[in-house]
Amino acid sequence: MIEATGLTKRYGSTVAVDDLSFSVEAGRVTGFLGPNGAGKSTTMRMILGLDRPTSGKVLVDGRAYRDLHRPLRTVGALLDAKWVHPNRSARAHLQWLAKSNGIPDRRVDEVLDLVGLTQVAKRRAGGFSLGMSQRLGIAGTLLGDPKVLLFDEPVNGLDPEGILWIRQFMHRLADQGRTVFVSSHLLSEMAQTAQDLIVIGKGRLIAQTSTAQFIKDATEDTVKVRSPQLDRLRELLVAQSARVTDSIEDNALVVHGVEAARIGELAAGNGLTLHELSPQLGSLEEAFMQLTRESVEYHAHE
Ligand SMILES: Nc1ncnc2c1ncn2[C@@H]1O[C@H](COP(=O)(O)OP(=O)(O)OP(=O)(O)O)[C@@H](O)[C@H]1O
Repeated sequence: MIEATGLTKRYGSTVAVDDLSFSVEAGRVTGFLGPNGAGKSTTMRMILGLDRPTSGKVLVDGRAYRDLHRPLRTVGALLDAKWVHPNRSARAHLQWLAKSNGIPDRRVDEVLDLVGLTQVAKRRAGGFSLGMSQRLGIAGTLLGDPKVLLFDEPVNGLDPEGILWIRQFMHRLADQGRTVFVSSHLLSEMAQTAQDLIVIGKGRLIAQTSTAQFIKDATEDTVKVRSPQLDRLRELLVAQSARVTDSIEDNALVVHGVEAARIGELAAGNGLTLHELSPQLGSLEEAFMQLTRESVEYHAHE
């Protein structure tokens, strides 16, 4: 578990993180979202003791990072996958990390196996593809078998297969009861990966909730209807006080504020044919844009 209380970081007159309180639960994948400059990296650095809070605190499993005796055994973090000595082999890189935390050598082979790098363990890490580098980085985070894991933009630049592998791996780590905290810009990916979200803007907390609830709260559910008798259907819906807008598709309408079942009954009751009746769920993108609109540092000129 990670717990931040009143966490604040100022750089001169810039308030990067502003009185932030949240908790990241064990056994779940929690996404960390916010527009550019929102303070995500600064928060992650404070969790890892790389930056000191101006005020407030953040605890990992009840203790500040700097009070952890062998930090890799409590928290594993991947901030930059290319952070390896290019001429070292994957195994040598992990052996060096393990040694610095008093972790036995045999664990190196275990984690190489966990991330599927056993075959290439002797190859120079500098020659690895981005996907392999991410796997090596993740192997490093697992060396101390930590209960808490932090990943900063782990799927950036990966191909679909690499993204899928990381998503499934994170779910597996959470299923083992670990705390998994992931920042990402890829919202559609986060919607599939994170069960919970912590969303910040301008250093402040915007939302801490489940992903499903976040989308539900910020977006409106609508229903798409296609029918060869669209005008008649539109009249009936408007008579029921529904708000109806045109769909970008031909012969289709978007209905706001009426459930799909009610629309189906209305059509059947009036002898109208429907070719489609599909509830449209809001997306994490829409919800994110809606809730962070006020806290984007720089808007593009429209
Ligand atoms: N070392 C520093 N010195 C001065 N200002 C800083 C420093 N680090 C971060 N900031 C500022 O603090 C704010 C938060 O930055 P941070 O990098 O934490 O945001 P972020 O959410 O990680 O952004 P991004 O998504 O772009 O990586 C920004 O306004 C940034 O310019």
